[in-house]
Amino acid sequence: MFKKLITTPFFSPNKQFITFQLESGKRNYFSNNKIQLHGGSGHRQPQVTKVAIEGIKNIIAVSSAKGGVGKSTCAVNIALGLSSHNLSVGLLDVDVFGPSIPLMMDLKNHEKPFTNELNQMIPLQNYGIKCMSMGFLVNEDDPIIWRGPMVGSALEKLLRQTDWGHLDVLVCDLPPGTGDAILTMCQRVPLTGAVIVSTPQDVALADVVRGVNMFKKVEVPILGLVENMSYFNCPHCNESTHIFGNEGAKNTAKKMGINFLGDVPIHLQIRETSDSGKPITVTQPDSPQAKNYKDISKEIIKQLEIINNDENKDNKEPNIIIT
Ligand SMILES: Nc1ncnc2c1ncn2[C@@H]1O[C@H](COP(=O)(O)OP(=O)(O)OP(=O)(O)O)[C@@H](O)[C@H]1O
Repeated sequence: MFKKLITTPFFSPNKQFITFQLESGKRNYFSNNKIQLHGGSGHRQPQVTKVAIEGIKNIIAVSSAKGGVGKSTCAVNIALGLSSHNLSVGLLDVDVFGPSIPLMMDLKNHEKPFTNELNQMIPLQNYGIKCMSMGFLVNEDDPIIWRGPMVGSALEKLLRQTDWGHLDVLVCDLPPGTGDAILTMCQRVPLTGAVIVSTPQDVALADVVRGVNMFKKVEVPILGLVENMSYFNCPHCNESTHIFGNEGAKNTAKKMGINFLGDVPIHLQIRETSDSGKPITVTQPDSPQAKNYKDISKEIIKQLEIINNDENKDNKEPNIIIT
């Protein structure tokens, strides 16, 4: 492994070009190398660093601009859905202020992660998924009171000082909104793509537009949109009711030119299994709800294949301009 320092004025077109290469086209080439981008002398802009993580093939962000739409539930069940398609999967809880993964993956009362001889944390594992979360490191009732830069460095540690081993996909459960943690992930981590989760009502969909535009701005490919709590199937008469509106996310995806990955109904057992750390995709794998998540995971795999094939095509000759 070698370390390469590329220095270029922050606002130069080449800087944008290199950033674009890192974000959209050259991950395979860089996967064994460390690349750092720094602002050139005489410019006051902060450095931008985007370093690949050895052993991890794809990193996807599961995001929602609005809180409480079921993003963590989707992240957990998508991770398990990907794993059910024979991929090796990790799950990183990026919500350092309100971690959900310890509860949802039934790792809440587990002892803290051990470290290996390289001082890397060994991720906790359940249902075949390697997990890391700030919730594993702090006591549940201790408040986490940090300023913005501390969030960034905590995240870097969770991500890079963890012994992930070989992973086909690392699923990152982002906090809601477009704050510090998300910016850190987009600017410093070579994300393969983002999955956006929304409910179908107008107030959530307005936030989807903001979220999609943010990922476009930081040039993170959008794998697609998941509509959560799409409808309720009455267990007595079997009638479907679109509690939050009908096909709102599907239409928004179409309007914004992004893929629609699938929908998930609002269902008592999704809530109960999720909140008790027994995710439906693993505890009731043959249920229709588990099928929803597995189908969404299959769509995500398709999108990852498209992105990775595009990258490999462009990747025959590494194309870096250094000024
Ligand atoms: N399809 C669903 N059917 C029923 N309940 C659901 C569904 N999806 C999520 N829930 C429940 O809704 C609640 C919120 O879900 P979750 O914590 O995943 O949302 P979030 O968007 O990650 O929230 P946050 O704003 O904390 O990031 C949880 O109790 C979860 O079990």
